[in-house]
Amino acid sequence: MAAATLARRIGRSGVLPLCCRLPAWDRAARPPPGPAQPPGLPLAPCRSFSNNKIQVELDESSGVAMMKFKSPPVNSLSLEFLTEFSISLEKLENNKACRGVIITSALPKIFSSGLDITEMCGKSIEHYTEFWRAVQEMWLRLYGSNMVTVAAVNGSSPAGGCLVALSCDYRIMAENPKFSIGLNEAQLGIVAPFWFKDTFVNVVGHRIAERSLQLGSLHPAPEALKLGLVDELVPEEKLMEKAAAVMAQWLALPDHARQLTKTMMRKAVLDRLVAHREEDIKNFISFVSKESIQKSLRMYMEMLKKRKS
Ligand SMILES: CCC/C=C/C(=O)SCCNC(=O)CCNC(=O)[C@H](O)C(C)(C)COP(=O)([O-])OP(=O)([O-])OC[C@H]1O[C@@H](n2cnc3c(N)ncnc32)[C@H](O)[C@@H]1OP(=O)([O-])[O-]
Repeated sequence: MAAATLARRIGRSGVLPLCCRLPAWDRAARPPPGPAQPPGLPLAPCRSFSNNKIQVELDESSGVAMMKFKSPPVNSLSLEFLTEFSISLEKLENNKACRGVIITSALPKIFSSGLDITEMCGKSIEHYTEFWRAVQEMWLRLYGSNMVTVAAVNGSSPAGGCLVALSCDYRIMAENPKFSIGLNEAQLGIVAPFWFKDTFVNVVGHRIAERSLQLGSLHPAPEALKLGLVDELVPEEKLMEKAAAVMAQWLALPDHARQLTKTMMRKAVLDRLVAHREEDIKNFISFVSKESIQKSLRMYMEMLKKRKS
């Protein structure tokens, strides 16, 4: 489905960003997922839906959805990807059977390469507006989700990819030092917007965020753990098992208490973007339209291509 059509669908759905919606306090608090199903019983009901970029499987017996990014080569967050991502989150959020989602990548070595740089190069103002609104929408839905969100980071995760992980409730990363994570925007000559920064500060604290953002650092997995950017490292082959165990632990609590606590912790940051959404889009457009910024982005893309050859 074309990105513009998908974006219109979000618009038509009339669904307010989560932070403006009433929280799903009435979602039935169900008992924690039990042990694995004994052999011989019918398989747990499992619903799946997928689009061009993302595959989702919801196990209705445990209430846990598995969301896998599958947009080769690097799961870059294009307008189409972001729109599909928001729609997938909305579908899960509206499904009473879903209480938690594990987000991971179906591609080897890459969680997500962040915002698709080609969406920010040489495009019209209308395009920049639509793209940035989609970035905002994705973050508002994910950061403001009532579901338990666990990122199983199974590869590198720069910039917007790091934002996706930071927006979850818990981050588990594969313990491969070749995988790195961080908000490296400064290395591209661009600046992470205030709500990327706020999300980062809420996870690692002001000092670490300030240093890391100014230097545009990409932290190898062991360093990311030391900084608190991720919550734990596990061998790659144990990543999904660990994510499921963490999810079960979080789902053992009644939904309403956990959701109210999450809202209490995140509301101020979410409200800030909601209150300044249009201004933030204008800032993005005026920033990205600068010739110096366009030049930096083009040079960065060339560097990526040269490095490859
Ligand atoms: C205000 C704005 C805030 C901004 C936030 C952001 O997120 S800014 C984003 C900040 N993000 C970054 O700084 C991440 C930059 N990327 C990387 O560091 C590496 O690509 C990697 C580590 C993700 C994967 O390494 P690897 O050796 O496995 O793969 P590879 O390097 O060979 O790439 C394969 C192909 O993908 C292409 N492509 C890659 N990323 C992007 C992208 N974001 N977009 C578009 N295209 C991208 C790459 O050009 C190449 O294309 P080609 O030549 O085949 O036509």
